[in-house]
Amino acid sequence: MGKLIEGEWITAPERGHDSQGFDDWIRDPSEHPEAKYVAEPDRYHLYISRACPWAHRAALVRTLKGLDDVISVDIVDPVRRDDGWEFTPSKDGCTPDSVHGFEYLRDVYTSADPAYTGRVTVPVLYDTETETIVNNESADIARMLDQAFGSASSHDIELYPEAKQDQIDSIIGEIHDKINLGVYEAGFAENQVEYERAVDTLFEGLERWDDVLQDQRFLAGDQLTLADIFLFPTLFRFDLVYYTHFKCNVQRLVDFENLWPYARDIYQHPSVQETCVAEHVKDHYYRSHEDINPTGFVPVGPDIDWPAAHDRDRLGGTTHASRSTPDHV
Ligand SMILES: N[C@@H](CCC(=O)N[C@@H](CS)C(=O)NCC(=O)O)C(=O)O
Repeated sequence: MGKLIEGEWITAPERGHDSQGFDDWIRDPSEHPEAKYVAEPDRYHLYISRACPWAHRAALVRTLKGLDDVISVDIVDPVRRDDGWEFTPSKDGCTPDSVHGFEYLRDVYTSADPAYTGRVTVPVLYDTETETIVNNESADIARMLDQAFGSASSHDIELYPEAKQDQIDSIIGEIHDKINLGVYEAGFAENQVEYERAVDTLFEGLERWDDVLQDQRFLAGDQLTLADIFLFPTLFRFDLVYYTHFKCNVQRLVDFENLWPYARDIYQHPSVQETCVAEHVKDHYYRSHEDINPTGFVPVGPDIDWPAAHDRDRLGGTTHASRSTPDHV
């Protein structure tokens, strides 16, 4: 693993989540025509990893909003070694850096800021017009893609509706600390006490939301929102890697009464499925963290029945309202 210090690449120990380097914001041109970054087609580009749960959020919002033809995307090699995220277009499901032709993601960071200091993380939202990184924080990118690109979006779906923003933010805060970060805190714990504390907190969080989902279809009520988009990437990876690799093995996702059908409900949305690449997830975790899995062997299983019927429609609500795929409304 590594990081940039004033533009120089140095190796550094692994961490689960890091501070933000770029924090600009893209605005809706009808509300802020004067803004430095306004939403428009063929201008912005996303760099993601299919393995990374934070990048998964950005990929989910992009496709759920129908922005696939508006914001282009490149996908890095799932395995991250000493040189950091790399572009290896010869690998299944990976792409070149189609904007610059760089070999490493760190080159995108230093092209945006030659003196950049910090980790080289995905997702990255890049502006091809000013040739810089707008933002590299998934929570910001997800909100921006939902809010600023309304007129460019081909799907009629709002994931962060104004009336529910406080509720959504508070759910996101809760699931971030206990669940999204919780799995990493268990996986990278430095002693037994720390590990057990992280696992307790994680399962407390999962059980709480499992209870809530007994009576309602989604975390914030009867509509899919950013809160669900922030939880789903962790659930998708749970039985694949967190249960084993990060030792979060109190219970599998498939053993939860409500969380499991809830996760399938979201997965079965056609836009969601295309963002879920189990091979990249397993390859990344089992082959990038040599301290946790020194052999680098990637487990064969598990075989997870994502297409199984979920029966969540009985609770009402909708996964989405989409103009372009009305069959799935
Ligand atoms: N600020 C970030 C953190 C994202 C993050 O930690 N991504 C990981 C992959 S899952 C990464 O790129 N790590 C590279 C590193 O830490 O060197 C976010 O967007 O939420």
